[in-house]
Amino acid sequence: MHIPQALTIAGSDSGGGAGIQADLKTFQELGVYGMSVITAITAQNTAGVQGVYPIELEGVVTQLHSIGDDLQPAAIKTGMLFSADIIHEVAIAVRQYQWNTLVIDPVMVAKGGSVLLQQQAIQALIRELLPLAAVITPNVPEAELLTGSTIHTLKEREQAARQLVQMGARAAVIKGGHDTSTPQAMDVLFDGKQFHYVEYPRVDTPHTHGTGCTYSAAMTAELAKGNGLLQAVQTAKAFVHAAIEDGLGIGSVHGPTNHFAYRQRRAVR
Ligand SMILES: Nc1ncnc2c1ncn2[C@@H]1O[C@H](COP(=O)(O)OP(=O)(O)O)[C@@H](O)[C@H]1O
Ligand SMILES: Cc1ncc(COP(=O)(O)O)c(N)n1
Repeated sequence: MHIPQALTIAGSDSGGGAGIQADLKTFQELGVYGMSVITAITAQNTAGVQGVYPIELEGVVTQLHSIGDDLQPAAIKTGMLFSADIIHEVAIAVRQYQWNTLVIDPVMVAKGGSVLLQQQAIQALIRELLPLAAVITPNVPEAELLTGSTIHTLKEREQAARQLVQMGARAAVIKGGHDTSTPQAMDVLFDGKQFHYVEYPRVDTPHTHGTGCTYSAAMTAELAKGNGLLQAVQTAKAFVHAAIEDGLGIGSVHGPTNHFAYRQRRAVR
């Protein structure tokens, strides 16, 4: 039996809603064997981030080699990378092991405002990792930092997606979760040739902890199965929308999404 395999390189979220935990749950739900390289431990819950503890560089490098020397992930995603040094080592491993199907979720700041990527690491992300990306999935504030442009309109989002491809990514998805001015949560995909618009109605909920991680992990899982990018983005959007809509009501503040929802809905159909 062939089981598609995927790797996440990201931070641990003790609360289980974002980071490595969200990624592995999403891989599993979509029928993909998940592996992880942990870059940092966060002490985190639905109220916020109480602490960030980066893994020492040698520990990250050894994990990368443990995977690359033995296992063959068909798709890889990055989430919280924290420092320029970690980004540098990840870029070396991606090239060494020819991890060509790379999804970059350029995680910078947690929803509560805690820093998950050091300021000086943004340039390393742009210079070293972005040119290796099959797709990069920033939200609007992240896209603004990466491109140096302000983004308000749809035209500006399209321009930012095009710019990220000019900067070396093979494709870019600019997410619309932060734009509460429209009733639709619309994401813009530029695949290097064309724009595609993937949208679902915005859900009025405070429980969106880990949406970006879950979305990019679902995309990675679908790419690991051999699906094309547009199909992977469409399935990921359906997965994250179900996860937001059927929120679990766990914790006291910004709860996690429901990683079971997509599979449970398909089972009852
Ligand atoms: N309230 C919401 N209702 C429906 N979809 C949402 C909502 N918030 C975010 N999304 C969707 O979830 C995915 C993750 O986006 P976003 O929350 O913007 O990422 P991030 O966690 O990086 O800020 C996107 O597809 C976005 O459109
Ligand atoms: C370890 C870790 N990684 C990523 C996020 C971003 O989460 P969100 O998807 O809610 O922006 C997080 N809060 N913690």
